Amino acid sequence: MIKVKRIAITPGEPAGIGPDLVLAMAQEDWPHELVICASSQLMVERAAQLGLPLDVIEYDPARPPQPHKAGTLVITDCKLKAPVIPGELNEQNGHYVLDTLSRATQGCMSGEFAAVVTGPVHKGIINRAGVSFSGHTEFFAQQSNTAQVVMMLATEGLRVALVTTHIPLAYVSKAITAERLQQIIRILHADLVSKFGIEQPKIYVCGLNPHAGEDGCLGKEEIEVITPALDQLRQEEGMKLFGPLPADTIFQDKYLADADTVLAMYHDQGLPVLKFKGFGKSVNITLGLPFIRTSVDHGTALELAGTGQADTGSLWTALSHALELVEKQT
Ligand SMILES: NC(=O)c1ccc[n+]([C@@H]2O[C@H](COP(=O)([O-])OP(=O)(O)OC[C@H]3O[C@@H](n4cnc5c(N)ncnc54)[C@H](O)[C@@H]3O)[C@@H](O)[C@H]2O)c1
Ligand SMILES: N[C@H](C(=O)O)[C@H](O)COP(=O)(O)O
Repeated sequence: MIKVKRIAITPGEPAGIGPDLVLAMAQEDWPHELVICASSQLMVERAAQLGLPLDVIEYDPARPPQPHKAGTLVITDCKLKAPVIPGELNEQNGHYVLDTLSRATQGCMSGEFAAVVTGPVHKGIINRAGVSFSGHTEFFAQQSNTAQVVMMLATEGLRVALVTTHIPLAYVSKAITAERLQQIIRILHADLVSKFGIEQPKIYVCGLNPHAGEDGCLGKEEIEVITPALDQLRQEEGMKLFGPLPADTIFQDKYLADADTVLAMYHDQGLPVLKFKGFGKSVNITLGLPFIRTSVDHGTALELAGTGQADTGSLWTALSHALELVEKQT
């Protein structure tokens, strides 16, 4: 018999597909309690719009956790700031989205929740609401006082982790310091061992420049920063690191058959490949946090909100993956 835990779920942007996907997940049984950090009113309205049955249960932390029962939704209510029209962003609800994330973080930090699974947020509308916000990854790191975390996306047969996340391309080169690279690799290595059970992880590292700099003719970051940082980790910490290899040819079977993960230098170097392989069936995992956090691989898809046409594959993958990690921990 497994011990039933509580898993927080944040549906994300209220005008997007997040609420729809959470409601779809709620239509099946799950072995742990799903606690939705969201507006009850929003979830009831969206369920009616989608024609999905829904029995809302007000979250009571004093009640022992129960496995999730199909057709129900345990909700810890977060109040909307303005009415929601599916597909129409409203900056008045920017703070509502952050309230849901803060509620989940607080519960994860206190041990009330064993993990958090996040639906998609709209970064732009939160900024328009007056809060500087670049993504969940950075938000959870900051809220939990974690100096460095790692974004990793995974799909069947491929994991891709990133050295830099949501920053303009113009800042990437400067952000790739030996110190940052080594911190990222240490977190990645440690979590591949502890969370994924890989004894001696093999990490294949992309170069930054075309052809990994072509001996310095096409950029010097590989010679001056990346190679020395990798050499030091190989020599002093015995890590199995390969590269820096040219990013345009690293994603081939010859390397991927051996790699436990590919480490890309920036968001759009690694994620297009991962999403080409597994969009809709991938999970986004934040490594290095003091709690388990998984997420979908897609955004708010505003045009699909309230239509019932959004694909549930990635939220299902994210939730299943969080449950696996939670069960491994116990
Ligand atoms: N996890 C997250 O919070 C997350 C992830 C990625 C993007 N975003 C944010 O989402 C917003 C919109 O971003 P975007 O337009 O680049 O990406 P998007 O993923 O919302 O949409 C890209 C395309 O994929 C389709 N799509 C996305 N999810 C789908 C699903 N579940 N089922 C069927 N089709 C789906 C959309 O219809 C669209 O054609 C941005 O603010 C972005 O920052 C959030
Ligand atoms: N980089 C993610 C992706 O492309 O799927 C996405 O923007 C979400 O990131 P956060 O989990 O940090 O919000």
